Amino acid sequence: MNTIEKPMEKAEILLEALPYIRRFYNRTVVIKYGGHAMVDEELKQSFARDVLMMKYIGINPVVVHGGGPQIGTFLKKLGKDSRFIQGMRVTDEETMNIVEMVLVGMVNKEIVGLINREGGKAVGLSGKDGNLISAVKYYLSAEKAKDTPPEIIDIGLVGKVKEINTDLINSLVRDGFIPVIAPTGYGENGETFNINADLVAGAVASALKAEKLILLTDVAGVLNKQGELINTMNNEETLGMIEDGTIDGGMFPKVKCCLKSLREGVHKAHIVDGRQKHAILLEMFTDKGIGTELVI
Ligand SMILES: Nc1ncnc2c1ncn2[C@@H]1O[C@H](COP(=O)(O)OP(=O)(O)O)[C@@H](O)[C@H]1O
Ligand SMILES: CC(=O)N[C@@H](CCC(=O)OP(=O)(O)O)C(=O)O
Repeated sequence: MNTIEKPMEKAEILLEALPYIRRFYNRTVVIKYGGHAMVDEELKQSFARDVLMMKYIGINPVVVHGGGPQIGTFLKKLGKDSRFIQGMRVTDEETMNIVEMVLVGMVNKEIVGLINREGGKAVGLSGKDGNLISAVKYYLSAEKAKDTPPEIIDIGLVGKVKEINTDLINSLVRDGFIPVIAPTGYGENGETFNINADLVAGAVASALKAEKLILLTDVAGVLNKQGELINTMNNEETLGMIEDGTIDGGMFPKVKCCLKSLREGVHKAHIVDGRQKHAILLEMFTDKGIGTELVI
């Protein structure tokens, strides 16, 4: 090891971050923390530190979390299978109770605890708290034969976001808190809806006119046909990859909600490997980044 170079390298790394720190100062960054990146203790701690680091340098992080695998494990213990259609969990009333218990009672409180143990002031919220997320029932549609109307599929108590109460988030942020949001919503007839966490993160980012939306997932980012990581992609390129089937499965709702939030005023969206320690810092504060950046 060269003893002169090492401290210089450290200084250069810090300096590389400076333009980004300046650009993002006092801006909002919405981070979706997915269920797959939550299984490893070290990863959880590195996530909490990244969020806190952002807060301390003057960025306003807002966390939206998933918990699909955790819900699946709990359902299994109770002898219930998970069933997904087009990436959405089929949610009957009994499943909804378990979804709420796992997301709001367990996963949310765990993330709040992790951030607070690192010295932050995280506040956990479900979509019902302070009327944060109003939702309406989400019906899926499936194309049938040509020239016939698409089939409408009822998947139970699954919702899509109608409105986000940004006043509540903004007042928490103003007072130095880090909002940690569980993806459930309330309906106008008192129902509780299960909402895909990517969709909630996209809606929160749009409503807050966030600087960035960062989706942490369990792959390196968006991959091309050859399986190579794409660093940056624009609207047309993304739509082309959906059209030719390169993007499908769980990546499809992710890129769709990224494009929607970009159209609605979010500056940049990122899909990043949540299995990589300090993924958020590496994506935000280095020139190269580590995942896929989407722009329009
Ligand atoms: N072009 C693509 N690039 C990367 N992943 C893709 C692509 N097309 C489909 N996928 C799938 O999308 C998955 C990510 O979505 P998902 O499993 O729902 O993530 P999460 O649980 O983190 O929300 C990947 O594991 C991969 O199987
Ligand atoms: C409707 C629907 O599918 N809701 C999701 C909510 C959690 C989620 O989205 O978690 P991940 O981001 O970890 O997958 C579910 O029940 O699994």
